[in-house]
Amino acid sequence: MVQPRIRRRAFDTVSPAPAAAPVTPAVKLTGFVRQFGQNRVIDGLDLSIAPGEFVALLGASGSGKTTLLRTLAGLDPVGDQDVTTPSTRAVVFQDARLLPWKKVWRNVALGLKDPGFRKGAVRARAEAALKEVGLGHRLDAWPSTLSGGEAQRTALARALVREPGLLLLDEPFAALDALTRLKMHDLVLNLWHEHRPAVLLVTHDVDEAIALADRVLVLNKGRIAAEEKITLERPRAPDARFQAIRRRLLGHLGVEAPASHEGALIAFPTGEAVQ
Ligand SMILES: Nc1ncnc2c1ncn2[C@@H]1O[C@H](COP(=O)(O)OP(=O)(O)OP(=O)(O)O)[C@@H](O)[C@H]1O
Repeated sequence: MVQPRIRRRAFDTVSPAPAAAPVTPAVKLTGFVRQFGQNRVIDGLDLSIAPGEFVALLGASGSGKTTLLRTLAGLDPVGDQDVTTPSTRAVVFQDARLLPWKKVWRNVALGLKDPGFRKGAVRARAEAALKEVGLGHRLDAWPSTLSGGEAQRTALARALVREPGLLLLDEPFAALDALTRLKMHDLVLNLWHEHRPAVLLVTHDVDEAIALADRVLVLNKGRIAAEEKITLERPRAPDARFQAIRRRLLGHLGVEAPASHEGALIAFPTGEAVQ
């Protein structure tokens, strides 16, 4: 019997290491355009966000941050352009947007997609989400009795109860006082660790972006003009490495660092010093 001849190509003799499986992005836009009349706000933007990645978006006022966020939330038409996002998305805006005539738990229940749940099950899920944001004791409160921070916590619970693959945060802490904002940062990071959605946080606050995100993007003229990967371990102290990233991002935004930061002599742990 004639044995079949096995022909080997030269490169078959050395097996290549198996390539790591490519991660399918949670969010993908390629050459995305959004135009209002003659105003081309988003102009050929490329964006990819990995599942579970926390991305912050900075940009001057009017640079198109909210327009981009609304696109990813599915709130704006995209025509025949390809916009890849997870099927379940949730948005938290600067104002909590609670319905004043519904109790807190019912506001949270609005986030649930499936209206077919029995009332008891809906309340139980709303309660679990409210407990996660530290409001397990305010289920039956009216929104008008909540503080600003509590209202935003409720809005976060309403978003989380959906178990979103993508959480979109449009300056959610901007209206809060500094101390409440810091507490909200901790809360958001804890919730992100627990649920691991991809996050896109729109903010004007460079420090907030560096404190929270895996990657900070700068939007300018309708495109991603710069990006910084933040590999600092969390929780992030405003140390020399933080300040260096801050200076670079402010530079990308065309802003000079304020004197209080710029003037300080910052020592690296190695003893190296930067002005
Ligand atoms: N529905 C709309 N119709 C017409 N123009 C719009 C509409 N929405 C946004 N724009 C315009 O698009 C541009 C970008 O607006 P957008 O709100 O996305 O900016 P932004 O970066 O979020 O600004 P800010 O930081 O001030 O919130 C602005 O010039 C705005 O006037």
